[in-house]
Amino acid sequence: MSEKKRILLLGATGSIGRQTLDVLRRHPDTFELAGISAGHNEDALQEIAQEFPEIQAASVESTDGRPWQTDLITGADHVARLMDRVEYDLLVNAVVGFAGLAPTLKALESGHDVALANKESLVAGGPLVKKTLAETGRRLYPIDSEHSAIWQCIQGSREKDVNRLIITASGGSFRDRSRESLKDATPAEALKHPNWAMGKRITIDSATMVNKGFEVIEAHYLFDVPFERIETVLHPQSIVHSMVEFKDGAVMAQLGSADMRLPIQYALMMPDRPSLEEDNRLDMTRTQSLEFREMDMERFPILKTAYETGKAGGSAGAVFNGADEEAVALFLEGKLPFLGIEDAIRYALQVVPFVQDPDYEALRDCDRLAREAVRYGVSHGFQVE
Ligand SMILES: NC(=O)C1=CN([C@@H]2O[C@H](COP(=O)(O)OP(=O)(O)OC[C@H]3O[C@@H](n4cnc5c(N)ncnc54)[C@H](OP(=O)(O)O)[C@@H]3O)[C@@H](O)[C@H]2O)C=CC1
Ligand SMILES: CC(=O)[C@@H](O)[C@H](O)COP(=O)(O)O
Ligand SMILES: [Mn+2]
Repeated sequence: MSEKKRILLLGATGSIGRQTLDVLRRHPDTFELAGISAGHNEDALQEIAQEFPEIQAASVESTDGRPWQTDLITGADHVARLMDRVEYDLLVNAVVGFAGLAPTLKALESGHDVALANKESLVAGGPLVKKTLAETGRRLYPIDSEHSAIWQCIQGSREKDVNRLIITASGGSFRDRSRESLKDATPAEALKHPNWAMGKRITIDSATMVNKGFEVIEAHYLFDVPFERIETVLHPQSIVHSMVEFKDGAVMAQLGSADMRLPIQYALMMPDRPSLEEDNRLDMTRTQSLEFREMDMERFPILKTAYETGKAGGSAGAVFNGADEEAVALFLEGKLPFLGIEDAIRYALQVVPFVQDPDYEALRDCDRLAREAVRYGVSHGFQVE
């Protein structure tokens, strides 16, 4: 067995995937990149394969037939076959969307821990993932910055002493705009996140506040805290990545610059905290102010829907996510107005039948039905008869 920790990186060509590669480059004696996958970007995948010759296999949905020096797996179920082919110690799941749920479950079921960026695994499949964790005894290491912050804040403390989780929200691209002005918001405007450079889907989700709703649900499953004790607060600077309030009133916060390499490295290496780049450190003497504002549920009503969805459990999260995933894609194609994303989610939650204790196949059906509902709603209107 190799002495290095073998990493299987799914979504290697994306924003989190590339930053994960950067972390691996810094620790060549600790990690070996065992396998990589992408959705469609074969060019970028091949570049990575050339840089990391130790890779056992790579996978992408379709190929243009070029020669590969590494085993290349293609086709609809390429990720599952890659996971069967590669020998690895830790899965880093940086796939975007519902497509990330199956690999999370498959890794846990085959006895692997997962460093999880794919928040949709817990939003769409929270109850099933939790059950799988209990059955397999495996672990999830959060990569999402807020959950990494909470995880760092609770080190050395007891679960029973935690009173509240306080998740910070930047407010996204439109935090200073009225709801009225959002009627004509364009994809180009929505894609300008004030603090973070991320993939398109999560950037739009930050602008609608769906991302914060997702993070509330994610926190519930990661830290086993009831929704009533998970709060969100607007923090425009994205310096405090989240907080934990303990029963005695002490509040622990994790601060840092907006750089995902820190939470990625922490998920892969904790409790070790080796150096990251010096020039990217937070300089508190240059930090003008740290503001915190109450979350306005009228301005961001979808956050309330996310709490209701999380409390409903069952298949509700899969519908919420599937509808959002479809609606964001339609918005980016110019086929749905920005505020239509909220309408689409609410509509799908009303029309897709609820399943109390879904297995993976039931969740996949709900995801499909939610997408179909959104497409139907776009052409026929989002009114429920
Ligand atoms: N970016 C960030 O800073 C943060 C991201 N996250 C979460 O991390 C995850 C990844 O986000 P991000 O890196 O921004 O997303 P990107 O869109 O930048 O990257 C997504 C990756 O997933 C691959 N992919 C897309 N669809 C599929 C599919 N159906 N099957 C297999 N692979 C697929 C893409 O391949 P290809 O390149 O070929 O399209 C790409 O490698 C998301 O769940 C997001 O919410 C969480 C916190 C912060
Ligand atoms: C980097 C990260 O974790 C994102 O989820 C980020 O938190 C998005 O920021 P907001 O959703 O707060 O705008
Ligand atoms: Mn986040």
